[in-house]
Amino acid sequence: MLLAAAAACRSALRGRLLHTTAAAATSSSGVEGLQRRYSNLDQLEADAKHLLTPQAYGYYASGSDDQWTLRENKEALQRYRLLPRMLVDVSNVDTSTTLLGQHLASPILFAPMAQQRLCHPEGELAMARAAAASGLPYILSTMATSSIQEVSDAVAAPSAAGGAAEGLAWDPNLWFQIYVLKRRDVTEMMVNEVTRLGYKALVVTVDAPRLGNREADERNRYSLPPHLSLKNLELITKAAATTEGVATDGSKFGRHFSDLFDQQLTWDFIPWLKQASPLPVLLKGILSPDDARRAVELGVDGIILSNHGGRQLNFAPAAVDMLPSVVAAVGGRVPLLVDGAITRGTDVIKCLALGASAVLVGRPLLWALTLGGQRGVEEAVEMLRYELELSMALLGVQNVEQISSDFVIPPRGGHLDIPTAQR
Ligand SMILES: Cc1cc2nc3c(=O)[nH]c(=O)nc-3n(C[C@H](O)[C@H](O)[C@H](O)COP(=O)(O)O)c2cc1C
Ligand SMILES: CCCCC(=O)C(=O)O
Repeated sequence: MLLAAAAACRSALRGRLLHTTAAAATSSSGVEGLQRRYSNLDQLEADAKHLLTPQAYGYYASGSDDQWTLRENKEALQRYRLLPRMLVDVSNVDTSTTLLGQHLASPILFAPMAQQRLCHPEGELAMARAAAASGLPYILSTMATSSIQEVSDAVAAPSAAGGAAEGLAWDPNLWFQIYVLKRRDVTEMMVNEVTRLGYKALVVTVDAPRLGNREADERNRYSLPPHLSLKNLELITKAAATTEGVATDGSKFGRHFSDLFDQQLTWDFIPWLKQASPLPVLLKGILSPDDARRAVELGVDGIILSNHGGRQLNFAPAAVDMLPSVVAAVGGRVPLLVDGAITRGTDVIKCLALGASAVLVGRPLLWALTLGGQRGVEEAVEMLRYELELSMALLGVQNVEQISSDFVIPPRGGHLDIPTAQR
């Protein structure tokens, strides 16, 4: 009885707030801003959770197994200290940077995340517009609920409905994340499509030959609601990879995707991809210095250190802890990006000080999209950018290039003891 009442109440609340969310996505005024309701990105999750179905929240929030790595991502960042320098003129602090020849308003990218329409009717379209309005790259997932073409159209020009909030520049910069499918021809079609449509980089995710064990999804029998579909699989080939049968009986979610992915994928994919497209290629999900070295030797243009938000191999280390040894292995030959639990301006600074060129932010953007649609995401990004700017001023640096290892103190006992063969 009580449970039924609580569920009814939750569903009424969801209905009401989703209405507000839809309004936030299309109107630039009259909606109470995220920035007025929240002080930082860590506060968004609790309220977003109430607006989402338990299935959707579980899918977004969870890590694999007992979620040690998920927790470690946050804790690792907190172990580093920042050492400020004083009496520096910080009247003008510039958070902008250049990555692969592209201008970024700050060293932040939108992490690729599947199924963004689960939390907002405009899903990837709203998220990509928010990135364009913020001058940051948006990385579209292969497993998106909007197609490559739809996202490209959404950012083509700021419209009255979908444009940037006042004062924001419009600078679309789309990247595409590749899950290499068993059907290599389908992957090739996606690569051709994004190249044709002017996407600016390819991100190959290499840490997911199969999906990790997300226990919440099993418990919740998570499946994509029937009104949504994985548009890139659907559009590009009706005959090949079908999204039918995703998790109807029990969850089977992980197993279904594992069946689609090419589990035989090895390093020879990189030269294949390099000749298939002129776009820069980054590998996402690298953690070991050896793998990083090998990737560079094969000609990749960048590396994203990541444990996939603690959703793949549990007990994988936090990416930030692997930065120093990967920096040593790569020796500045390609830019290194990093992700995992980044919610604060000081988190961004720590990663940059340890040798990253930029960071990716994941879940906080989903919470912002849930709470406030496109504008909500723009505001969340601005909260993070402003924190970064303020923390740079307090650190005593005027621009991103000045952030170096001189400003970071590693945890007592130093960095992880990496196996000798890898160093
Ligand atoms: C709901 C969800 C879906 C994701 N989908 C993808 C994906 O399709 N491709 C990918 O490479 N990474 C995916 N990731 C991993 C993110 O890109 C990122 O590595 C991770 O979330 C770490 O960032 P965070 O701690 O800020 O969430 C996903 C993460 C989440 C939470
Ligand atoms: C839905 C396909 C997998 C997306 C993903 O990478 C994740 O859930 O972590």
